[in-house]
Amino acid sequence: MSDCLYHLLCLLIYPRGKTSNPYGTSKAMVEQMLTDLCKSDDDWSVALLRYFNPIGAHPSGLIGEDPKGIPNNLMPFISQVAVGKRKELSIFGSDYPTNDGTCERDYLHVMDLADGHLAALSCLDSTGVHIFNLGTGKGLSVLDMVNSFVDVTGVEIPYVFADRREGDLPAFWADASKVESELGWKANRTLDQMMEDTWRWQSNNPDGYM
Ligand SMILES: O=c1ccn([C@@H]2O[C@H](COP(=O)(O)OP(=O)(O)O[C@H]3O[C@H](CO)[C@@H](O)[C@H](O)[C@H]3O)[C@@H](O)[C@H]2O)c(=O)[nH]1
Repeated sequence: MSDCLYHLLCLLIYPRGKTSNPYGTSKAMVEQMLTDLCKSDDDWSVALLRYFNPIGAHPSGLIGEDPKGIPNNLMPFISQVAVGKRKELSIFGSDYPTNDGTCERDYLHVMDLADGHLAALSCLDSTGVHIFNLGTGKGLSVLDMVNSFVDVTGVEIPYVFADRREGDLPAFWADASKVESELGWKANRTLDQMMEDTWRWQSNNPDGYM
């Protein structure tokens, strides 16, 4: 399916404010509340930053992701398999209508995300609601992520294909054109950097913040 057709279908199926799960609904509710706040009081300035899939860690290896219990998200699961805390990765679904059958997401480096917040401060000089997508604008599949991690770190990631996870969409990525043209922000860090920094953090801190 072409990017353009997929984008159009998503807009039709998921117009703004329509959500498919309670987590998404909670995000939409907060956006609505802040939008209403700005309508009710002209003095407010609000930036709504829509994160896509932040991964990676601080390049020092001192600050990183340390989920409690079994990780729900892909990247911490991969890195915990790599460090020997989990036996294998289960890839949720292999028959999606994507290039390799696994879901595609827009992964960006957490340090780019942090820079996005700094860039957004400038828009708060003008009142009202300012909405920006923070992503790279490019979708990568679950297998792309596994293969990239293995290439960069040299550590094998055993995986099995499992059933689809309820609520997952086949593919989505950011339209990041507005944030670039209005704030001059662009996600610059490479996928290799995301993998290197994730692995530096995880291998230096196998048990997280102990
Ligand atoms: O053990 C796993 C975990 C995830 N996935 C797949 O990997 C992709 C990415 O999943 P995940 O890392 O959980 O991210 P999303 O579900 O796309 O997004 C959630 O996680 C993001 C990163 O924290 C948040 O930004 C989003 O708001 C939140 O919805 C999806 O296709 C999952 O099915 C697997 O195959 N196996």
